Amino acid sequence: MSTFLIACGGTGGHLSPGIALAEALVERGHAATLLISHKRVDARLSEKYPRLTFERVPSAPLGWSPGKFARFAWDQARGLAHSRRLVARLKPDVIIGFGGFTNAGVVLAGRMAGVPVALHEANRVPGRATRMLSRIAQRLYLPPGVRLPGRLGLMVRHTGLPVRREIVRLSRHEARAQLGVDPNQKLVVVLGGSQGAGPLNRWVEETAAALAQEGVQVWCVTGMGKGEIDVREFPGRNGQTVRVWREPFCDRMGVLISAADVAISRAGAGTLAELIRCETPGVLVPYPFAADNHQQANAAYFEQQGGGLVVAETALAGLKLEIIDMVFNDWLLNKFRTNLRRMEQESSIEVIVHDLEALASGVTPGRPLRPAPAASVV
Ligand SMILES: CC(=O)N[C@H]1[C@@H](OP(=O)(O)OP(=O)(O)OC[C@H]2O[C@@H](n3ccc(=O)[nH]c3=O)[C@H](O)[C@@H]2O)O[C@H](CO)[C@@H](O)[C@@H]1O
Repeated sequence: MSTFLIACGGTGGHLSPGIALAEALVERGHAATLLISHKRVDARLSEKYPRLTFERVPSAPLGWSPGKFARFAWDQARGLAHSRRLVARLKPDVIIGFGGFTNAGVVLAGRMAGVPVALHEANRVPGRATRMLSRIAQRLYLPPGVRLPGRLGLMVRHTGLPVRREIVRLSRHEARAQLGVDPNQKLVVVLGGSQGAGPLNRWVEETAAALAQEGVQVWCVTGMGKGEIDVREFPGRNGQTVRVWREPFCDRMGVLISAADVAISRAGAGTLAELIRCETPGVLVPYPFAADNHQQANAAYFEQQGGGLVVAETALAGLKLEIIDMVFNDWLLNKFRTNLRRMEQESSIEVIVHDLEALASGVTPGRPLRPAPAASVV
C-alpha cells in the first residue's frame, strides 16, 4: 500500500478528476488525501464524498494587478508552509498535481522533501502552472496528441481525463425517469462548467419559450450564486405543456447528461469527458477568456473527433435554430453518439493508476504499460 497526495483544488475541472483518481487508488488499497482550496465549489463538490479524505490548503489564483499579485504571493507562501507540514505529517510516496497555481504549493513542498511528483494536464493547451512545474516533475499526463516541447527526459503519458465513478451512462429513458423529465419530448441541457456561464444562462432566458413551443424542454445548470432552483411551464405548439428547469448546482451530473438529447456547454475538460462518458452530443461555446484560449482548443478537438459542434459566444443569436434542427435530426445525433463511443476508448484511468503505483515503488517503466496511444518521452 502506498500513500498519495492529490492536489486538485480551485475548480471543478481539477477536483473532479482528482476525486476520480482517489476513488481508483483507494479501491486498490492505497491511502489518498485530496488537497483542496477554500473555494465554495471545492466545498460543494467534496461534501458528496464523505468516504474520501480532504484537507484544505491556503492558495490563490495567479493575478497580475499589484493587489492580486501580492495576495497570490502571500497565499502561496502560506500554502507552501502549510503543505510542507502536511508532507512531513502524511509522508506521501507520490504527489499528483492537477494544474493551476492553486496546487503549486503542494507540488513544490513535495519536491523539496524529495517526494516524486506527477502532474496532470486536462487541457489541450498546457497551462502556465503545468509548464513551470513540469521542470521538477517525474511524470506528466497529457491529453492524447498534446505535446510540451522542451522537456527532454520527462516521462510523458497520454491519456484521457479520469471521470468520477458516479458518472455513468444511463439510457435516456431511465435518466429521464430519475429526473422527472417528460420522456416523449426532446431535452436540451445547458452547462456552464463548475462556475456557470452568464451568457448561456441569458440565452436560456431569451430562448426557452420559443424552444418550448417546438416541444423542446431545457434544463439549465446556472452556477452557484446565480439564481434559485425553479421549474417553469410553457405552452407547446401542439397544446402540450413543456417545462424548463433551472438549478445553481447539479449533484447528479451523470443522470442529467445521460437524459439530454444535446448538451449546450462551455468546453471545460471535465464536462467534455463526462459528455463522452454519457455519449451525449455537445454544442460547445468555449469561454473566450480561458487562459491561452484553451477552451477553444478543447472544443475544436471534440468537434474534430465528431462529438458535436463548436459555436462562438458571439454567434449565440443563431443558436436557437441550429438547436431545433439538431435535436430533431436523429441521424445526426446517432452519428455523434457513435463517434463519442469511439472517443471514450482514449480514456483510461488504469494507465495513470498503474503508472503512479510504479512511481511510488521506485520503478521507472521503460515502455508503455499498455499499447499506444499511451506513452512517449519528449
Ligand atoms: C473557466 C475555466 O477556465 N474553466 C476551466 C476549469 O473548468 P471548470 O471547473 O469550469 O469546468 P469543467 O467542465 O472542466 O468541470 C466541471 C466539473 O464540475 C462538475 N459539476 C459542475 C457543475 C455542477 O453543478 N455540478 C458538478 O458536479 C462537473 O460534473 C465536472 O466534473 O478547469 C478545466 C480543467 O482544467 C478547464 O478545462 C476549464 O477551462
